[in-house]
Amino acid sequence: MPHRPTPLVAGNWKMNMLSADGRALAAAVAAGAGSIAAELAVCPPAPLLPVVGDALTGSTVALGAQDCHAEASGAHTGDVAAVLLADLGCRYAIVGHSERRQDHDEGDEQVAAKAAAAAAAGLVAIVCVGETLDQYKAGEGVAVVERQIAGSIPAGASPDRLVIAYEPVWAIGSGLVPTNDDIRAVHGAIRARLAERFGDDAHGIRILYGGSVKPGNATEILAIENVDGALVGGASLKAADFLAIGAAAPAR
Ligand SMILES: O=C[C@H](O)COP(=O)(O)O
Repeated sequence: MPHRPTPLVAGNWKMNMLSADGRALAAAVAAGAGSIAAELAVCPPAPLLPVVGDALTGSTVALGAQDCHAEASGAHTGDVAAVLLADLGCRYAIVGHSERRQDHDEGDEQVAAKAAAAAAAGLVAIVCVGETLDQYKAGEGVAVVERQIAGSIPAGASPDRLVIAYEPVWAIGSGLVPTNDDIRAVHGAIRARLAERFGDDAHGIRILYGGSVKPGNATEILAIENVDGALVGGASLKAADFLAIGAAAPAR
């Protein structure tokens, strides 16, 4: 039986929260994290990283960013370098979220470059993949995800600087969730592709599920084979819901 990694439950706050709310939410998550076996992380909007990092001080909850630039520095107005995220105390950077792929036209090559920049800065990249509803209906989900995995993981990637998040685009914020069999099939395919690339080390790479994870469905989803945690959007904006999802992750 391969060693299973400690589950990671990461909250992606997306473009929500002002500073006072963010501080309060982070403090509430920090206060409740002690009894939870899974690793927890919160990913606020970039300007809130210092405030949230401050509220997390002394807790086990990790800080993460929602994106980073592929370059370490330079003339990139409005973008944020991975080295700055590390400097602000981040452990994680989400890259290739479907909202970035859609809103900013990011492709696999750019996502891979961002993941490489994150790793070079000492961060762990949470690389997001997932099919659209049309692709799902056409039965192309696994193939799409396999293509994204092949293109979005940088050459020479280190498995300990990598987390994968499978988020079907149609399940994000919709209340719709794939069947357990669907999730098992996609996560299994991701693990197999990772094993081709990383050998036995692939078993240590956490593969998160994301898309309408709530306290009510978390136990079932987090028990599926090759699901090593969750990337949570809407439900991460309420401390009690986020902590309940964290508590639903099996202890390993
Ligand atoms: O990054 C998080 C995902 O997009 C999931 O969002 P959601 O939990 O609101 O469906």
